[in-house]
Amino acid sequence: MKQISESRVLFLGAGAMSESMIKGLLEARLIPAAQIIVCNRRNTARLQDLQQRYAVQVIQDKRTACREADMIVLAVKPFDVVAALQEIAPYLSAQQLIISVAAGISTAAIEACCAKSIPVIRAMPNTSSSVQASATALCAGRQATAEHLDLAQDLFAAIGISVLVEEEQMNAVTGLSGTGPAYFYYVTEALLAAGQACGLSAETSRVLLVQTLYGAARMLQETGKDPEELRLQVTSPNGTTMAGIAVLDQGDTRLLLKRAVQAATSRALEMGQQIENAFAQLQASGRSRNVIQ
Ligand SMILES: NC(=O)C1=CN([C@@H]2O[C@H](COP(=O)(O)OP(=O)(O)OC[C@H]3O[C@@H](n4cnc5c(N)ncnc54)[C@H](O)[C@@H]3O)[C@@H](O)[C@H]2O)C=CC1
Ligand SMILES: O=C(O)[C@@H]1CCC=N1
Repeated sequence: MKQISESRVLFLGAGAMSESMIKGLLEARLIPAAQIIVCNRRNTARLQDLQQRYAVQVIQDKRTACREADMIVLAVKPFDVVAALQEIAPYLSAQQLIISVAAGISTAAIEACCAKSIPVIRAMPNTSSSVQASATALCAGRQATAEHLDLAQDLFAAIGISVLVEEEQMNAVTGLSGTGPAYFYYVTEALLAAGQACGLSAETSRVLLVQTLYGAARMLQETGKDPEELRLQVTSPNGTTMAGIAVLDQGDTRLLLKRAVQAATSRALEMGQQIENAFAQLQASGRSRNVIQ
């Protein structure tokens, strides 16, 4: 396969995740805009908007788009994966690489939908790709080689950090770091309201909170210390932090967060199973020739 900087990358699906990745890749200058192709289901206004803002190529004809691509980033909603893959399957070849970011969908399911032997990498980035700060986990399908994994890692390294995991762990990654930005935004929304309830303006609360979040992340990253140790450094005996954390403990916030990640992980598993069942029914009705193993 070509080096990543020479590859032509097709984004199938022009939604939030594709835009986050495209913006991050262009800002990282990993791939020139002319080598990025974007395809959508039917929203041409959205494609024009992406073309104007990022100077990427937009090609609505799937046959042409696929033939042009070395790598295909599958970024449609999980429930659109089967239809999207069946549409492009005739134009795919084993020389291409599919990188799927779809939550819950196994590499085996993608391979089966493609109806041919094709390398597949399953990835779970997050929307912080947009500012080159994604936390991405990757695993390889049966046809993907070490070279394919290296290519995918090169791609995701440009827009954040990436780690390799076993495929069995991908749903948990989805519940933790794929969904993760939303947990921090949720907490930030609540703290913003809290700052205002305590008499600060919305603007002052936002400036202070964003920097506090950024600073805490940098402390975790740069000191390598346990979060507990860093929390204890903030906590003076009988001081303000103790008073605040006591309220969080009374509400069993840790248990709620654990349940949130478990619910998101279970939902990823459930979506994957629903899609595999739907595909199996299609196959049984003779509308598909493949079997999910
Ligand atoms: N939004 C997020 O934070 C993350 C999303 N993901 C995954 O990324 C995928 C996309 O998610 P979003 O971008 O949030 O969804 P979205 O709904 O914003 O975008 C999906 C796009 O796919 C297009 N589409 C649907 N069927 C198509 C087809 N047959 N051919 C071409 N395009 C088609 C839709 O028109 C839409 O523009 C999902 O599978 C999701 O699980 C993964 C990590 C994080
Ligand atoms: O909410 C979702 O299903 C997607 C997958 C990970 C983050 N957002």
